[in-house]
Amino acid sequence: MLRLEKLTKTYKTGDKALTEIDLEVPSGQVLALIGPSGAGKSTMIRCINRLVPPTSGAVWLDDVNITALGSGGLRRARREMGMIFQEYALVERLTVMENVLSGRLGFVGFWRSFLRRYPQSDVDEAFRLLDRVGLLHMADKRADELSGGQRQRVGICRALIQNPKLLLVDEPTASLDPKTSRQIMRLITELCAERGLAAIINIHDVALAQMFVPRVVGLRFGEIVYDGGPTGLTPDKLTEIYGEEDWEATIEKVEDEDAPVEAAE
Ligand SMILES: Nc1ncnc2c1ncn2[C@@H]1O[C@H](COP(=O)(O)OP(=O)(O)OP(=O)(O)O)[C@@H](O)[C@H]1O
Repeated sequence: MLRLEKLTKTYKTGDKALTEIDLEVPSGQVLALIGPSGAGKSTMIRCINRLVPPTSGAVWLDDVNITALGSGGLRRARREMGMIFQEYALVERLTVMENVLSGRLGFVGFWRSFLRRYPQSDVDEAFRLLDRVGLLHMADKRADELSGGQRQRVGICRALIQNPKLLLVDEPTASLDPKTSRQIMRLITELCAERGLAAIINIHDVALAQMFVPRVVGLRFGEIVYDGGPTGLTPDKLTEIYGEEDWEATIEKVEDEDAPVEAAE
């Protein structure tokens, strides 16, 4: 469904963020992208929907070469790719409902979007999504009244109301506490399973990735150095991805901390 072919990005500064990345993601598959700071994870996610223009190579979404599209084609292609951000990117002074509906802006005409008048079917779907993520009772609250976890749920609804084929998720839990992080990862992976949605989740926390996704891709210096299941991430592999660190201890520590909280949920 998604195919990256020799995807390369060199920034104007000369920083080589991605080097000839080849990757295929079948429809419905959720994968986590891990790697140390500066490995190229955010760049890869942003090159897929061309928020960052790739230097060379191609991104195919089904039979559409995203890298070759003009502005109209790109606008249409971006509807197929929902994005979820670390900092939620909500409009603070708008309500939860308005923020969710803003995910439909790429679909409604100019005047409707200018006046923020959405078709009833969009409003109904927004209510359904808010109900699904447990925020129905907050539909009329302003975004700036929400907790971090609630904001991210709104960000998830805003991406899903596009009805995308693919979710691009950039550090969804980086601003959240451990328990909320697990809830958000669970929600994202459950929603993907319910909707047959593929997702690429850039995530710092290896233990969290291992808990929730069937495939992990490890990046280092802009190249893929691991592509496999979560159990294949041995301390040796993690050291290869991240450099020298005692990964065994890190992972055990996280799992121990998790056990009682998980049971209490
Ligand atoms: N706008 C930019 N201009 C120049 N260089 C950039 C830019 N954005 C990223 N880079 C460089 O590209 C490389 C990859 O950065 P990127 O942010 O994709 O990595 P990352 O794996 O997402 O890191 P982190 O986990 O810290 O967010 C780094 O060397 C970074 O300094």
